[in-house]
Amino acid sequence: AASKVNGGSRSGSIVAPLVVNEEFQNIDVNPPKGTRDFPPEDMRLRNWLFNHFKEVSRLFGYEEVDFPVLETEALFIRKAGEEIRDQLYCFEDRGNRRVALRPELTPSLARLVIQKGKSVSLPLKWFAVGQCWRYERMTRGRRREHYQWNMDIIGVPEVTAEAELISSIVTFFKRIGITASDVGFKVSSLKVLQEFFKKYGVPEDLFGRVCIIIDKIEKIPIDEIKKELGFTGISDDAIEQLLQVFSVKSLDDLEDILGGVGEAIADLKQLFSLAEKFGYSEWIQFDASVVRGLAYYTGIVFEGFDREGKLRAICGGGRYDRLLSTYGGDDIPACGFGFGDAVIVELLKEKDLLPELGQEVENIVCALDKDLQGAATTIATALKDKGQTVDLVLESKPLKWVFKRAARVNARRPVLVGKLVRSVSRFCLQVSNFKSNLMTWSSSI
Ligand SMILES: Nc1ccc(Br)nc1
Repeated sequence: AASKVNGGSRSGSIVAPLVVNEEFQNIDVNPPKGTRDFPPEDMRLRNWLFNHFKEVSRLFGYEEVDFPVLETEALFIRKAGEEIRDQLYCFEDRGNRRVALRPELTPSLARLVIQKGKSVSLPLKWFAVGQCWRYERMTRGRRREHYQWNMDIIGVPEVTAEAELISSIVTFFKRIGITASDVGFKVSSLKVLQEFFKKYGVPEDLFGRVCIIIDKIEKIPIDEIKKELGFTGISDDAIEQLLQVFSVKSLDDLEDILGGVGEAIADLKQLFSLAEKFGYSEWIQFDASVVRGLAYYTGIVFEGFDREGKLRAICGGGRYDRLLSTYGGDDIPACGFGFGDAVIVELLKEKDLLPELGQEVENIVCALDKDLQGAATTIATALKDKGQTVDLVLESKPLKWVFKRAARVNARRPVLVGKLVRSVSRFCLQVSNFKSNLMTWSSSI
């Protein structure tokens, strides 16, 4: 059956037999665990959200890009022990290739920039909205897919790039009614860690691992953090100092601990100054504990959070100046962010800001007699040719049915195609029951 179904095994490899639903049986009509369907009412909210993502991106002059959901596994394998790797949705395809459903978009974007090489001129300002995956044991009942909005700037080493990215997210929040009293951004820089490593002689190659551990600082007990840091070989004294660095709450305290203004503090001071110019100072605060849990960040990092502390991070991003060179590309500076489609919806629900998005159609066209279906079709086509939306009733239905459907599809105007000879009084009585005060009555043609 297998060879018949998939045309026999090519190139001699053993092809796993496809599961063929030979006889009809009750299949599970729910989507696979951790995934979602988008029926019309959910698709309207998703389109509303994604349209805001895309309109803000275009407002800032960014170009849309996209990549395959399926990538080679190697694109996401980094040695730093990130959660994103532990949850990689990876498998071996029929060509024995190791592939993965992308857990994020940044590596694909980096791959495309390298592929484009000198054929593109820097800086690049790209955005994408794409589905990302993780494989988590469903015991935690969490989702395995979400859609992420990404904006990235490739080729700008200055902090002006990060400042613009945060501005674009603030613009998005304002468009959907979220204010600085609902949401803020915790901002820090991983150059703090670099300067600390230099000061305490910690080997550079521990950078990614230490970031991943520090990212858990608010999620697991501090003793566990110390233990995991101890496993990296960092001395106890350095660990104590390190935890002090990640607990400071102001740039001045940081300056004291690091013994002066290095690159990290200079970058952060510039970002806060630019925030004034962009007009979003009230949205951001320094928080040394932000490391974002991805090993490729190298500079400023930021994370959007809900001030009531009820939800997980809303979005996050930062500078990743080394990522392209780790893939064999040139050492091109880059920064970007990812913004998921789930937490923001929870926040909108919390703030009672979900939009009312009913179905809308301008016309419902119906033939009152079977032999007028052709006339109704001609009228419907004429309306569509003029750019009007039309729900054409495709079979002969009683008027009562038509008005019920008109109400359900929220039609603004019923267009009823009938013969003039029909008694007007009965007709008007039925029409007057319809809520809309707008209607056109087309005589038969
Ligand atoms: N990276 C990632 C992918 C999918 C989901 Br749901 N969450 C995070």
